[in-house]
Amino acid sequence: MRLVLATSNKGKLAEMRPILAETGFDAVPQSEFGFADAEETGHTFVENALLKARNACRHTGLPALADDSGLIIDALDGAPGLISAHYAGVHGDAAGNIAKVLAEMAALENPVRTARFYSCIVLLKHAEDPQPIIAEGIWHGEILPAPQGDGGFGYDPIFFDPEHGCSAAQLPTELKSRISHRGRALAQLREKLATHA
Ligand SMILES: O=c1nc[nH]c2c1ncn2[C@H]1C[C@H](O)[C@@H](COP(=O)(O)OP(=O)(O)OP(=O)(O)O)O1
Ligand SMILES: [Mg+2]
Repeated sequence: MRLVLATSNKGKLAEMRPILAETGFDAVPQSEFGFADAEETGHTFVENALLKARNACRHTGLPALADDSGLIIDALDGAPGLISAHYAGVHGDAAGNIAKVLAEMAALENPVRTARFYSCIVLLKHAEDPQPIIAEGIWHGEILPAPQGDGGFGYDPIFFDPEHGCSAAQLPTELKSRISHRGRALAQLREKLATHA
């Protein structure tokens, strides 16, 4: 099935396209259609994922899949959370976002370092689809005191994966997408599709 991958994030595209291809989807990045990104005005990840997918359906007439995700840090009461993409003010400023998180963690005395990435993925068959398929995934880890590695995107250099003993930015893309929040959400989506049909 041909669908629009409703994201402007190149890191997400690189992670999701191969997995979607395995699942039998010809996922075309929304940049190939040239419409504007949806405004992410939702109060929850699922609302924002729906807004992004619906925007893509409206502009293309095709089914669309969107991810809305973020980093949730326990010591910061869940920040950066929903505003992970522009925590430091500028959308997609990974270095600025990381610097802000590290400064806030450094201001705390002996903070717990636990955190998690969360991903909500929505698949809409068309803009008015009343029955979206919704999947989610969580990746538990810890916030490092300083960045490590230069792979991945976003907060990957400060997210430590206890299972592999390195940062998300030090994992090969293929491994990251197998264990990540987004990889898990995509696996759940695949299961739901298999039982839905
Ligand atoms: O695996 C990840 N590794 C590192 N950082 C991550 C990851 N997953 C989400 N994040 C952070 C950065 C991203 O910018 C934000 C999501 O914000 P979010 O609005 O869903 O994505 P976005 O604005 O970058 O692209 P788009 O909305 O076009 O899909 O959370
Ligand atoms: Mg966004």
